[in-house]
Amino acid sequence: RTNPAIQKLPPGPAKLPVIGNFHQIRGNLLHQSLWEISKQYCPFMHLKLGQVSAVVVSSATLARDVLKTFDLACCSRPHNVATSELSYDGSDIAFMPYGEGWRQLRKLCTVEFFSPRKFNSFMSVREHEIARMARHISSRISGSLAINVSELALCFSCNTTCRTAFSGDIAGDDLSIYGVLKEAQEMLASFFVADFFPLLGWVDVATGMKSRLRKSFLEIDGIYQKFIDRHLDAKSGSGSEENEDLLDNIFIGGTDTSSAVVEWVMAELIRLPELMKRAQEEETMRLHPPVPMLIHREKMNSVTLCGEYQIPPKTTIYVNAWAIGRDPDAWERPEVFDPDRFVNMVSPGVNSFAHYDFKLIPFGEGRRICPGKNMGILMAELALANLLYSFDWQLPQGMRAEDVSMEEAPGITVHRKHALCLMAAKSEAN
Ligand code: HEM
Repeated sequence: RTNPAIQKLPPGPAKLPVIGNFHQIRGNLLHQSLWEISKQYCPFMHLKLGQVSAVVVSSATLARDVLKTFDLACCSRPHNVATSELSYDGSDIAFMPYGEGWRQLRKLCTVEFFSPRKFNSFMSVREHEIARMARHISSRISGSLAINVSELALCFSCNTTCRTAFSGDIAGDDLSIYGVLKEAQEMLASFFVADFFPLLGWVDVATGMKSRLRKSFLEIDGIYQKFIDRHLDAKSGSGSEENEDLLDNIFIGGTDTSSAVVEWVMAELIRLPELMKRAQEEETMRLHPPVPMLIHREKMNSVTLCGEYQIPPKTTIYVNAWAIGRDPDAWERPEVFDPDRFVNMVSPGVNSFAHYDFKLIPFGEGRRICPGKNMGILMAELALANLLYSFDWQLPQGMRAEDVSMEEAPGITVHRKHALCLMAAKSEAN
């Protein structure tokens, strides 16, 4: 400690030598575990995870500090084993550290890929995928078969993203892509010893985690290669310089986030059928933000947060959006799924999240805010509107609302642990 004033860190649980606070992390759902610890200590706490110094933010006021007031100082990304392997050593937009390279890439994506003009030009893709989804449901209805809503939602958003991004229907005819995607998601949220104890990297080799990660990379890389080859073939065939798709590595970000929203909305609604017709995805994103801890950030410069704590550079920042959505200081009866709480607050729409003053941040905020926000919301809304308007949904025979498990599966995007299977009938309203 050279200067005690500079070293003043937020409070946190007592740390053990070497492992720090690892013994307090329970289970494999980090957002839930950190929420439990922060309830005992403080919504702004310091943890030592092996050799990593981390702060955890679990309140809207502090999230505003990190994501808005001190956004520039807090908007880099930490280096870690899984993100490096799966993103060509942090060279994609989501995992690249802040700097000129990221700024250029983000600008390019915003103008070329995520602009409303580009987005609108893919309306026919979305309509095609909605029609495909409806046909699948109708075929299950005629055979009186249950529908795996989780899989259906994933197919819809995966196909829509692939066709938008790569002008190709690879996902549609090659179902293995969903498995590859799921594994990559799981890898991104998995525990690698080397991230916290750099000298013990051999443990990840011994446990097989390193080779599992390598396999995941090779599989996903194979898919990218297929997309690229197809893209180049199409371009050379047409002789056109103009590529009308969004070819790049938006694959993981764009595919299963929207589908996670759809499956959680359907699960909440099937337990409260009287709310089925008043679906509002804001409420679902409050209780089940698809990316519950946003993407971890890293501090670049020393700043004072919460008025008194000096956080040194290189500290990892976890913003627990999941905990903020359940914070009793921010929400009345936070555990209750009550879409009506949003009815009179703001008019729904793609920018409505800004009105909740950091209490509802499923897309993050600041420089690193999700650039696919509008696309994600529209895909989820489109899928839900069609599922709820065209069909009536019920639980399979013998199953009660209280039997619907709401357990979460680990991953950077949190899906349901158990797939949601429901019975559909043609809506009487149609
Ligand atoms: C409901 C749907 C979605 C949700 C909830 C969501 C959520 C998020 C979150 C929380 C972040 C991290 C923000 C931060 O660090 O503060 C993020 C980043 C990102 N998302 Fe999304 N997302 C969704 C859909 C999409 C779609 C459809 C795409 C692309 C097609 C996409 C592409 C990205 C990219 C490229 C980043 C990294 C941005 C950067 O680091 O500069 N997302 N998203």
